[in-house]
Parts: sequence; structure tokens; C-alpha cells
Amino acid sequence: TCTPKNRNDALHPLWQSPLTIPGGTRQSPINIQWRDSVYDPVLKPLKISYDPATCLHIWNNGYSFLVEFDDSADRSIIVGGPLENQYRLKQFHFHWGAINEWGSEHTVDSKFYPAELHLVHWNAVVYPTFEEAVMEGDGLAVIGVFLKLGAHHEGLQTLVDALPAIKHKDTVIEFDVFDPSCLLPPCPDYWTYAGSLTTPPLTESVTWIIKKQPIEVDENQLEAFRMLLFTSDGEEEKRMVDNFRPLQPLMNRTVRSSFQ
Ligand SMILES: C[C@H](CNC(=O)c1ccc(S(N)(=O)=O)cc1)Cn1ccc2ccccc21
Ligand SMILES: [Zn+2]
Repeated sequence: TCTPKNRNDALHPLWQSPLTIPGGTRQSPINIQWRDSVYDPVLKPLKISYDPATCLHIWNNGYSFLVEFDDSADRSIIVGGPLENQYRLKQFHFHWGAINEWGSEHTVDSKFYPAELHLVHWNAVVYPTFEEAVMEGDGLAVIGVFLKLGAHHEGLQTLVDALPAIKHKDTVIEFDVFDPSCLLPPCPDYWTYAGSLTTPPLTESVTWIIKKQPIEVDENQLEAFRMLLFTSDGEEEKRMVDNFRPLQPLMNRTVRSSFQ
């Protein structure tokens, strides 16, 4: 079998794209080594205000399932934390594993969680469109929330109940009211670092805000994620699992914490 001359040339099976961006210096995800993170007293609390009525639809895009929001005005926004401007919520989605041993994109002290939620926001103060913000260093802000196996999560169940209707790639259903705040842990503590999108185009445009405290979901809810398919209706079925990118080198970056 022909193996790439080095791992960097390996193609990731899921995305048929290089595992590393040539010249990439701020790629995501990364391992967060708790003891190496630096408390920054200048970091403000993150202020989150979402309008549940901005929710549009939930769909399977062949990588994950995502809930999209009306981002034509400043109705669902985050501000503060490490951010200079306010950022508008565009969508949220998840990454998960085939089994509970792995599935998250970021790790904490090399520990994987079974899944990770990403709430994707863009800097509409500075950039006219999301597409342009995707290409800029301060264009996006993504809140990462770890999911751990535990109690049933009421708020998540609303999403889980919709999944059978979007089993196949490119299926979508109306989703008119949902407040993503119910998916956030109560603890305000977070880590933050400069990174990238974890799927193509892998642009280095994301200020990552990773919540320290995970939310708890139960086994049935994780299994519901795993019944989704990467494939379209009529194609040979491929279960949507392990849709996370491998860890990327920290390089010359410091992870800051909002807590001591
Ligand atoms: C990026 C955009 C599609 N991707 C995303 O929006 C996205 C958002 C968050 C993450 S994560 N997992 O890091 O939170 C990953 C991908 C399409 N798009 C817009 C402009 C554009 C230009 C070239 C190719 C695709 C393009
Ligand atoms: Zn993601």
C-alpha cells in the first residue's frame, strides 16, 4: 500500500483535504493543556443574548447536522469575552464519535469527550457578509461546549426528536423556535485561543471560546446523533460518526483562561 511520505500529506478520509494547511500557524482543533493555559484578568465575561425566534431550520449537510439562524440583523449576538466587536449567531452544529470514548474536536489534558457543540458567530460590525468574515482573522467566533455522558438533557431532546426527519444528507426541516442558550452550561468559565475552521476551507478566522464545564446528555441522545447518515437517500448508507478533525499543532499560541 502506498503510504504518504509523511503524515502531513495524508488525506483525511472524511474531507479528502490535506490534514494540515500548508503554512498554517493557527489551525484547530487543539489539545488544551490546563496547566499551560494562562489566566488573563483582562478577559471580560462573555455576554450572550439569543432570540429564539431567529431560528430557521435544521438540516443534514453531509458533515454534521446544523441549526441555522436568521443573521440579517443583530438579534442573536454575543459580545465581551475576548471579542472586540459583537458577533452574530449564524448556526450551531455538533461533532461526535462512533463510541463514547471519543468524538470531540478539542481535548482537555488529552481527554476526549463523546461530542462537542459549536455555536458559530460572525463579525457583522466589520464585515458585510459571513462569506467575507470567513476569510478574515477576526471574522468568526465559535463557542465550543463539550458533551459528556450523564443525565438526560431536556433542551437537546427537542433537537434529537427532529433528527429522524433529516437522516439523509441535504434533508432539511422547519425549526421555528429554539433557544440555543439552553445548550450552554451555567458556569461562565472558558478558555480562548486563535484558531481556524475545522472543516474546509479551514480558514484561520476563528476566535475559539471553549467552555470549561461540559453539559450532560444521556446515551439515547448520543445514539440519536449516530443514526444520522453522511449519505443521501438512495446511496449506500454510511453512518454519520467520527466527524471530527484530528488535533493540530499548537505552534506559537497561548491558550488563555477566564478563570484562575
Ligand atoms: C465556510 C462556509 C462553510 N463552513 C462553515 O461555515 C463552518 C463553520 C464552522 C466550522 S467549525 N467546525 O470550525 O465550528 C466549520 C465550518 C462556506 N464558505 C463560505 C465562504 C467560503 C469560501 C470557500 C469555501 C467555503 C466557503
Ligand atoms: Zn464544528
